[in-house]
Amino acid sequence: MDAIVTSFPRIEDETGRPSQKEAEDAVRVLLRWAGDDPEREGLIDTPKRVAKAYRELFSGYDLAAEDVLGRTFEEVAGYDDMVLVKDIPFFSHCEHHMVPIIGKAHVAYLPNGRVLGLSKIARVVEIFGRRLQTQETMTAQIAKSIDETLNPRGVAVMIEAEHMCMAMRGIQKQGSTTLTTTFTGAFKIEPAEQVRFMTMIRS
Ligand SMILES: Nc1nc2c(ncn2[C@@H]2O[C@H](COP(=O)(O)OP(=O)(O)OP(=O)(O)O)[C@@H](O)[C@H]2O)c(=O)[nH]1
Ligand SMILES: [Zn+2]
Repeated sequence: MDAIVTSFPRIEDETGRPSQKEAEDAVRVLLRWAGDDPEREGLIDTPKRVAKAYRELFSGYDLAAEDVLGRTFEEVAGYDDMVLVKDIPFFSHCEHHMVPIIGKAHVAYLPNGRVLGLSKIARVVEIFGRRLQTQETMTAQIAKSIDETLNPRGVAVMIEAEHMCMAMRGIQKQGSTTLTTTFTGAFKIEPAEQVRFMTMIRS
């Protein structure tokens, strides 16, 4: 899984970003591109709102999964069976059209002595979701980051999502769901572990 990039150079200061004004001007251009008038009353503050919303929707670029996953603990009375957090809702944006991907992630691992705080798994989904994505990349990034930081016996990730670029435009197929999976370690080499993961997701 070497080719999977899970982190970006972090922007420690604002030099790597366009200014607020540049971002707002770009939104004004897109408003004109859509056919509207950025100077009409209802749209006057829209560029400012969109710039602010982008910082929230794409806040995953400012965060590193390793920071979140760094805190693990081992006092779990020898528990070594599957830990599964399922139905983690997320919003992302496809990197092709920059429109929403809406879905759920299911993330499991087989502990190797240490466990993660459960909320950290959902935080990792947020970090990768709040970037421009393909579903395949996001699935692989979640698995890789947990695999590398926790060093468990295996990681399984499944994402189910609807892509608005397929629903609202282009082929216009509403309601289709795309499923992607990544398995590492025991989940990859033992089909029975994959079956158990699937069964627990669907139970
Ligand atoms: N594999 C993959 N494809 C995606 C994802 N999100 C969007 N796409 C697809 O990316 C493709 C981009 O195809 P292009 O032919 O370059 O772009 P397009 O002309 O806008 O394609 P249409 O959507 O078919 O109109 C489309 O087929 C999208 O459905 C994703 O997460 N994974
Ligand atoms: Zn798209």
